[in-house]
Amino acid sequence: MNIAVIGTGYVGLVSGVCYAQLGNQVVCVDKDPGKIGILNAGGIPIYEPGLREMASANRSAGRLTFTTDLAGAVRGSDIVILAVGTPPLPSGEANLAYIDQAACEIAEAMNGYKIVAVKSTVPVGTNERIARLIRSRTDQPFASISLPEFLREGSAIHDTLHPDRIVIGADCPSAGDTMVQLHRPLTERIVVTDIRSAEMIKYASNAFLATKISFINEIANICEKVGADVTRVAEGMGYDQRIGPAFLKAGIGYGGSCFPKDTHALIQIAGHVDYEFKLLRSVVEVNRDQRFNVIRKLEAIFNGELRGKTVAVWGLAFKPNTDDVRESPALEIIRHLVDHGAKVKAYDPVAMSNFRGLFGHGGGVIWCKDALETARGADALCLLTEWDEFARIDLGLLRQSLNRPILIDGRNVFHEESLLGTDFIYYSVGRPSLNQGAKEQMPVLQF
Ligand SMILES: NC(=O)c1ccc[n+]([C@@H]2O[C@H](COP(=O)([O-])OP(=O)(O)OC[C@H]3O[C@@H](n4cnc5c(N)ncnc54)[C@H](O)[C@@H]3O)[C@@H](O)[C@H]2O)c1
Ligand SMILES: O=c1ccn([C@@H]2O[C@H](COP(=O)(O)OP(=O)(O)O[C@H]3O[C@H](CO)[C@@H](O)[C@H](O)[C@H]3O)[C@@H](O)[C@H]2O)c(=O)[nH]1
Repeated sequence: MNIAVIGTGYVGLVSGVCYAQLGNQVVCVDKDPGKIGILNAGGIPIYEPGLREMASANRSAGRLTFTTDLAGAVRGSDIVILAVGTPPLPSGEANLAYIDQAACEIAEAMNGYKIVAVKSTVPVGTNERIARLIRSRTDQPFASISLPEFLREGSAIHDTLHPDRIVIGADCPSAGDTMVQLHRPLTERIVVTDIRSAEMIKYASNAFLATKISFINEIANICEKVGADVTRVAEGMGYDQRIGPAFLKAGIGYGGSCFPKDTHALIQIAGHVDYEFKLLRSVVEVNRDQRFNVIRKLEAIFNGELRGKTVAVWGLAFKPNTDDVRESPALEIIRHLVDHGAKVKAYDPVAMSNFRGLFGHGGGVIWCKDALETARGADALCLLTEWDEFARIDLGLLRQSLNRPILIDGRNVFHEESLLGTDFIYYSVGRPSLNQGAKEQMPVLQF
């Protein structure tokens, strides 16, 4: 099939490359000439393992091209897939300006029947709105499809080529059938439904996953106080098939371009129909607070005084294997430390420049080149993203680098056993401390 993908962010680029990998003829469009320039020069503007190689193979095979010419791409395609951003407005609602603009441009370029499929995450009713917009600008026939995307950053290619399910929202059965054919090579599990339900499936899925994370984080917070181990609790819960083991990793809370945005948007969607989504409000509130446990632990260690302390931070991306720092908990943690007079040394294997761009002022932060350099001379080390590189660190060298052996592991990367026999004072999330120093700082309830 001939496919135009509009928007080459994470979703557009990964799905464009994967549709080409399936043998389709794909043109990826972006209005940003810088991005298209990088792509046409064989580069990839995001960090995603395996994407460069797969893009390059498909370009060489003549199945994949990149352009800023939206009109030309639309004219040469049967299926147009919208994958532009829907970032949050200050109110929490999704900003649909990019969607609207792209829809108008598509309408003006149309030269015959097209399937217009929306992969961007959009509030219920948006596909109908897009259809009205297109209809108001062209007499050309088209069918609307809601095609929500469920890929995760860092494992985006695997998620796209081996999806748990494909969801297709269609009002027109023949367009629905075409989309089923397109995705059949990926999975048998294809849910074909009406457009509004498809739009809702996306928000409900993200909200549910976010709920699992906030739930386990609250359990972890209680575990810390009663001396239980949240990793064993999650394991014990996860074997129950009704619960499942996924998304029960306690930590510093979820970040990224999706969960924070989509939970807020769903609260707004409910609000518009006079429904207060109380559970989801609490999920968001728990998540906003969870990151501050790192600060609370530091404050307990330093008797409330962060001023003048040197704090090393490992990990700035919102999760490993991505350079995405949108809504990364590290942003607020580092801002708090700097604002309270701490000197911060920060490092991430791939997200440094994105983080610096978003963080803005560099005052109070020393940007380091590797993990050990970051730890050198620090009074405490906070691990905020679970990159493999940190898990594999030589603990002897780390100890030598630190001024004080205080390790706050926000992602439960280390095992207490590997630290026994060292003088590390180790704090993790929701796991009992075995070392005396940490036990004294964070006493658990005695029964
Ligand atoms: N990032 C993810 O992991 C993920 C996963 C599933 C769903 N989603 C959803 O997919 C959508 C896209 O997310 P993203 O992270 O890829 O977005 P992004 O903001 O990283 O990229 C969007 C791209 O669209 C381009 N664009 C905007 N208007 C355009 C136009 N009129 N013509 C051509 N290009 C245009 C922008 O220049 C940008 O490169 C969002 O709705 C998001 O919620 C994202
Ligand atoms: O047990 C867990 C799992 C995840 N996280 C955190 O949750 C956030 C999101 O992680 P993940 O879901 O792996 O990454 P995303 O790339 O944001 O993917 C989510 O958001 C996408 C955009 O909507 C969806 O397509 C995906 O299905 C959905 O998993 C990250 O900060 C993780 O650190 C935890 O704290 N504990």
